[in-house]
Amino acid sequence: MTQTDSEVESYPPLFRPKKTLQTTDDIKLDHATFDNSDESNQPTNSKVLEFDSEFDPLPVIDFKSLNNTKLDEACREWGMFRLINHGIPMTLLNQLHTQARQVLSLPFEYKQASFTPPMSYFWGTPGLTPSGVAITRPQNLNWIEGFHVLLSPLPQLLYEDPLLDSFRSILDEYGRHQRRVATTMLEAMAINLQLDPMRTKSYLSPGTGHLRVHRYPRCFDQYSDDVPPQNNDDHHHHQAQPQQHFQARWGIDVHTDSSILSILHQDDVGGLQVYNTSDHQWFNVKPQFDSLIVNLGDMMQAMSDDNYIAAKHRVKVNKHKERISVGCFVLAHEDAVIESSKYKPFTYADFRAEVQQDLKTVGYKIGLPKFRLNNE
Ligand SMILES: O=C(O)CCC(=O)C(=O)O
Ligand SMILES: [Fe+2]
Repeated sequence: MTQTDSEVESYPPLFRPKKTLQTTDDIKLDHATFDNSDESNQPTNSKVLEFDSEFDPLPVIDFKSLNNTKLDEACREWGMFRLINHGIPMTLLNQLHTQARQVLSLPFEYKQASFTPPMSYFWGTPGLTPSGVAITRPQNLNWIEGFHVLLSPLPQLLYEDPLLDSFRSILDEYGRHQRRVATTMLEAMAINLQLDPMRTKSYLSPGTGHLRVHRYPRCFDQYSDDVPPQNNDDHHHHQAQPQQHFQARWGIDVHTDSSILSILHQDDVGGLQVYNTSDHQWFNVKPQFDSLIVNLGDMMQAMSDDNYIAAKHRVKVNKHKERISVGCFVLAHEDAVIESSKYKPFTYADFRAEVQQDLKTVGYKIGLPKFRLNNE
């Protein structure tokens, strides 16, 4: 397997194979060094159950004929489901992925220098800051890069570069579909939860919705031996691991989204895993290009008094293939006070500030438990 020069150039320097950092000559990668990562090498803290074509336990929800009971069950049991018949044209999905791949293949230096809000470039972090500014610490470097795209300014924007401008217009169109899908799903969830419709509306902040276009570069060192071992499990609900002198690499390490809900579209590579709380199991989410994956975030969990689950999920690294996914995050209004029986009243602004504080001090997001009443 060889890696092309342009592929290397488009990767953030820390993601390039170590050998190419030493010389700019045409380099043939050493198979013996890099070809030892069969699936069993993938770090897992508990057994991961594979999806196969006959048995795919992730609930499937049909957008065209929404079944509220099925939806309610999916939100309670998984906090994640597959959405089919969403009405987004396949041509748009194909264009979105083709162009995302093209733009992300531009040289790293160019991406870093040329993109500013509303379309900013990030790498190394799932990027929990509102502006998409990365908080990157080597201990929790995620094997990911991409664009953080604010939706509302897109129609007024104009890029001189035709590739970027056509990317912008596709993101704008895709974003409108996401809003349509999100609105319908949220209305159905609000009915199921018997939430006050006025209240629910006030929680929602259509203006601040954003997309994140991710590329998970190929990962040549699944374990890093250049960072100190760390105990990273008290918030992740993993089983304790024996002390190891390396750190597992993740595309995105285990987390819940801070959104109300998130909608994901992924290519055919796979790597997303979801944790099922009742089974205490990780599952591979099967990639399926014509469906969307909807997952509930922390705000929905709080709004539902913990009846709905903010799904824990993570993304594996892959040595052989890059992966593209596009997430749409429906956020709570900055200043709307979220009241529930389980948590102190808080706003999304409070929540975000707390998360940023966590990232700076402990290096990961603690999230909802910090707001829980009685610290149960
Ligand atoms: O790329 C994926 O499959 C998941 C992305 C994700 O979890 C996130 O951006 O929060
Ligand atoms: Fe996520």
